[in-house]
Amino acid sequence: MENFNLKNIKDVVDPIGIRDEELETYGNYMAKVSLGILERLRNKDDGKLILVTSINPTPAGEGKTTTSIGLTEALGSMGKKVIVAIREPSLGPCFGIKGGATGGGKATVEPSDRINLFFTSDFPAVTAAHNLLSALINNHIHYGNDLRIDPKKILFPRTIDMNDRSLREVIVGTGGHENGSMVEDKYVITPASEIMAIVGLAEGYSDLKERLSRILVAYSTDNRPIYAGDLNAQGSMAVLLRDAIKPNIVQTAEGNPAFIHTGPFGNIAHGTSSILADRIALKLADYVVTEAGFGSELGAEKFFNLVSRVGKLPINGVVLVCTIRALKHHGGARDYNIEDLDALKDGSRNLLRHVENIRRFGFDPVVSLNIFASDSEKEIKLIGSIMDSKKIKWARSEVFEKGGKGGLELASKILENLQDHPMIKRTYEFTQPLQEKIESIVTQVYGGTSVEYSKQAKLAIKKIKQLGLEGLPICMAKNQYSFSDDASKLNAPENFKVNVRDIRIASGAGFLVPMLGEIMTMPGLPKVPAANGMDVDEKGNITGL
Ligand SMILES: Nc1ncnc2c1ncn2[C@@H]1O[C@H](COP(=O)(O)OP(=O)(O)O)[C@@H](O)[C@H]1O
Ligand SMILES: O=COP(=O)(O)O
Ligand SMILES: [Mg+2]
Repeated sequence: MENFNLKNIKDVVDPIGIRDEELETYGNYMAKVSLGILERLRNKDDGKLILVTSINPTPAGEGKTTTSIGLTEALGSMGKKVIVAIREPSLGPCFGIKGGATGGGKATVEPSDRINLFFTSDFPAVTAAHNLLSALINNHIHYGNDLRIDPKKILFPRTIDMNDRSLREVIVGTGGHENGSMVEDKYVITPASEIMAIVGLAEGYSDLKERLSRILVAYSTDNRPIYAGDLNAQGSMAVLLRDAIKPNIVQTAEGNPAFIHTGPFGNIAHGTSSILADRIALKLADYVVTEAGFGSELGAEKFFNLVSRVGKLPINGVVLVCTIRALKHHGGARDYNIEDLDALKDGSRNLLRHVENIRRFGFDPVVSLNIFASDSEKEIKLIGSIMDSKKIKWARSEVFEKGGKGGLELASKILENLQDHPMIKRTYEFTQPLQEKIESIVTQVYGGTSVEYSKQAKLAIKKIKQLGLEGLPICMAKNQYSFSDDASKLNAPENFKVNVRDIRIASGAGFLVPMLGEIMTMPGLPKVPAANGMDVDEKGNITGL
């Protein structure tokens, strides 16, 4: 449906200097930016990067995307040249618990219905490239298996962009030899696909193919590692990803430019938009607002230790989104709509732990108190006095209700607080021993006391060392509700151990994935999925998305 409140995308990108020949439009309101722009702008100075993170969220989410967009609107209204860079929504949460990922209220990116559904087909492309590799693995086994792949040691799962618990563990190849080998298999949700991470971290087409060829897909019957390159799969996969690697550009509700590209979750993957989107945005704007998924111990930890180092991205300021409802949740409140000063005070320990974390990385965060209609003035006053007493910089944010106007205080405070040349204190060096890197994150970022490794995890460590991959960075897979690996341990848990169940090797993406506790890579739908409330009318208008 044409949305007549929006500018034509060419009128959005013209002021930031994207040329017609660098823009591939998808209708009037969406476009992809060709990678050649980076070559043209290579000598331009970077703008400043503002990272948006949050406290541990409730299942509904606490407003990082909404705040990232609202802060962009506020900076834009102050005459700043600003771009927001966020991730593409996954159909899983869209039709599951959270709903779409295009912000909310008056702080949205548009056209939100198209962005939340198939957008410019990046998710379908990643899903297809991923499943093409699965098909090529099984086809190789079916026709002679020259590489002697052991069907029982295929590591590479299948993927689909949907929450479906019945696909977590499956049997494929039933029905006789003609249907391939009958083996146990599994599906991960597309945001957890290694291909998604590769597209998000790739620097261009040759790097994309190099990473794709490095994907560890299986072991042979004599235990040799088999990579996607051994199947010569990288070229055909790159064909499917030819357009998906180009960042998408749309607009915010108030007409500011918005890059939306790739969609790795923050709990089971690296959790931020693509390096290419951030790099292009940094060449085009004075300020780039980008979001890291879930709480600071997940998305922000990975941005500080993995993404910004691998992607050579600057970080100049940090916004920590906090809501009264989430803090009351951490303080044991059952109903967020009822004023509960005791629960709020107790739950504020979660906020203080996140502030400590950001300070340990070398930044003094500006807390954005994302105001909900259910918040009472007494609660706002209480949490404000707690932050004042701890000398925490904070601002009320009402961007959901008012758009950019509701974020002016936040924008001013983050501008005052930017660092030109910050001394970023990383949690570990890539060259440290693997277990030391994991233990550094657990003790310094999560507040845990120690790490236990299952038998499977110890075997994985041995394999990683044999393959010479110990020097890769760490991408923790952990629940988003708790600092610990136990989702029920809310607030600021202490004296807890973390259990590493397994360590997945993402040699294509270039990181190692310790699986902590019960985290799963294929979520399930809730009892009452958001899907139940969706519809489309006779004119094609969507409701409930
Ligand atoms: N201040 C607010 N009042 C009401 N709803 C809000 C507010 N801020 C965010 N939301 C809603 O909460 C949900 C999660 O917001 P989102 O920005 O996606 O959070 P996150 O990125 O941290 O997961 C969305 O449905 C959004 O519309
Ligand atoms: O990966 C999670 O992202 P959000 O925290 O924005 O839901
Ligand atoms: Mg978000």
